[in-house]
Amino acid sequence: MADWDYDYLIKLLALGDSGVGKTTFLHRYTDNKFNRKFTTTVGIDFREKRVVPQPTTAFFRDAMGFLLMFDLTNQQSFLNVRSWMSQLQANAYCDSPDIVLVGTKADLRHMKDVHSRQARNLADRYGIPYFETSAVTGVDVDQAVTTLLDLVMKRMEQSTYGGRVSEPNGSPVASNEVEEAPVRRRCC
Ligand SMILES: Nc1nc2c(ncn2[C@@H]2O[C@H](COP(=O)(O)OP(=O)(O)OP(=O)(O)O)[C@@H](O)[C@H]2O)c(=O)[nH]1
Repeated sequence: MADWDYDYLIKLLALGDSGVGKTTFLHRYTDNKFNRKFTTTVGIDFREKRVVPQPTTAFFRDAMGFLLMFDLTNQQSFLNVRSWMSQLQANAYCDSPDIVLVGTKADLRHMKDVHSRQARNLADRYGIPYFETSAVTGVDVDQAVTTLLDLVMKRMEQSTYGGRVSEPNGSPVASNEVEEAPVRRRCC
């Protein structure tokens, strides 16, 4: 990525319960692949990292957009979205950060445990977009990320960032992985 020519480097943070499919989702987005083996290995790696106490507000501070994720086959992971949202709001770069709510594993229809309406209602209450995605089929993975990138870029273009992000105001929290999405824009 170092020799890429880009105008913006946008850092996104995927957060949500363990096992909702964050790594797999990001892998699908970046490489357009569903890679079960790679995902399992990384998942273990990240779980190991989490038991080591370390300040993690940097993840929130540096992220410019958030993919707030839950597993459509796991009601508890959906209920926990509220708590992830509180942590995010307490630690993000500003009071109303750019967020997209993402339901994962939409391919597992027979195991669906969260009603689409439930999730849409929650997203409406937060005033954020909602997507039901699958890393297996790829459905709406790109759309979810693109929507978030558009929100972040609009904010940047309105100079809300003023060239830098503000400092966080909360305490350290557990986080997941940060993904960097380079955005190429040619000058006119
Ligand atoms: N059927 C199906 N399985 C998925 C999908 N996304 C992820 N999985 C599976 O769900 C499991 C967990 O996925 P991960 O990407 O490791 O989840 P994670 O949120 O990164 O987990 P942690 O690293 O523990 O935080 C893996 O077995 C994946 O293969 C999906 O869209 N459909």
